[in-house]
Amino acid sequence: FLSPILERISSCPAFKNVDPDSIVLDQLTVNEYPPGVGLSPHIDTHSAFEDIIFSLSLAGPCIMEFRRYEDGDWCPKVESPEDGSNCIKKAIYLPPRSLYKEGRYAWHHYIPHHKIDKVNDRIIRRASRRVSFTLRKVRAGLCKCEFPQYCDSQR
Ligand SMILES: O=C(O)CCC(=O)C(=O)O
Ligand SMILES: [Fe+2]
Repeated sequence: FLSPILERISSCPAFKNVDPDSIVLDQLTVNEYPPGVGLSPHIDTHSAFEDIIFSLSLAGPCIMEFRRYEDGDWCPKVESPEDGSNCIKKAIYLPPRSLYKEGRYAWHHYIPHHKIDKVNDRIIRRASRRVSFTLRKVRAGLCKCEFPQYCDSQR
């Protein structure tokens, strides 16, 4: 099941000039989200995995939200992005059968616990469960990224 997905990733035009050894993905996490169930905010642990992460969404759609804080810490109470709040907020719609690549070293990400998402004027119903396959590369040494405020290897 995974071989064609891994082949598709490595033949992606974005990797044309990239050393193939640097994109060997050797770890898989499978998550199942029943309708309305989300994912709590987190930054993936830097010391455990390399920055490169791919996630394949299957079954139902969802919206994943991202927040970037300058000082690194999650702050549950956030004003709207328009009023000069303390973080940058982004949201990405993940339709079924979509694959996203994300460098997550500086971004908290989460899936709100909703059954209905509103995107601009569209209503998106999470009618079915979502299953995600997240592919990563296990890190061999300490993380030396440029984001010490988010990095468990450097804090
Ligand atoms: O379900 C997803 O696409 C993301 C899962 C995730 O963020 C994680 O396993 O760290
Ligand atoms: Fe994550």
